[in-house]
Amino acid sequence: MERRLFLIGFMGTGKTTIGHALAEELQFALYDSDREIVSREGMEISELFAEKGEAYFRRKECEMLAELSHCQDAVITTGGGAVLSSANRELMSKSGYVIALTASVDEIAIRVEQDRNRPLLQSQGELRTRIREMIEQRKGYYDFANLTVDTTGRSIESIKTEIMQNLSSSSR
Ligand SMILES: Nc1ncnc2c1ncn2[C@@H]1O[C@H](COP(=O)(O)OP(=O)(O)OP(=O)(O)O)[C@@H](O)[C@H]1O
Ligand SMILES: O=C(O)C1=C[C@@H](O)[C@@H](O)[C@H](O)C1
Ligand SMILES: [Mg+2]
Repeated sequence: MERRLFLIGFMGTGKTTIGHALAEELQFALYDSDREIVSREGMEISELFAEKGEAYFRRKECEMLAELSHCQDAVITTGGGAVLSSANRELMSKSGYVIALTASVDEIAIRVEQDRNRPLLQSQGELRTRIREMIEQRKGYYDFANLTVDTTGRSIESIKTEIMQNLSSSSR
């Protein structure tokens, strides 16, 4: 079985949550790209965006993924926008098994509503409209995954089980 898993997907699809469950089940290390950047830069993502700009954050995200793609026996959860870079997409494809998580607009809105640390969802305007627009802009970017799992209305246990079944039947 593949020894390095990448979780990709739009904000709030559950990458961090499911990554944690998978790492526990597989006894793999867990690395969250967003969290690693925050710890290295000593600033929250929203502060990084506000003070250094999105382009700076994207550069750090590329560097972080390049570093994390050397980790063995690891679940690597990525930021929602990591897939916008073709270099990041190629890196993930060649160095691991890529799992995309999806969820409906309504479910994403409910999940992210409480959390004010997602700068790209903080613009003025209705949250669901903003999410819908961003998902539309990012159409196709998550399609390179080896496996895509819809998480809408599903328990963490059931999502984890589906992924584990696919991993064990995968020849990679
Ligand atoms: N299957 C699920 N059912 C219900 N709630 C969930 C599910 N998965 C995640 N959540 C909740 O949704 C919120 C967002 O989840 P999480 O932080 O794992 O998403 P993410 O994909 O890592 O988001 P981001 O890209 O912003 O880092 C959390 O509060 C989490 O507890
Ligand atoms: O979808 C995005 O572009 C982002 C998702 C988050 O995980 C963070 O990486 C950041 O807020 C940007
Ligand atoms: Mg996350």
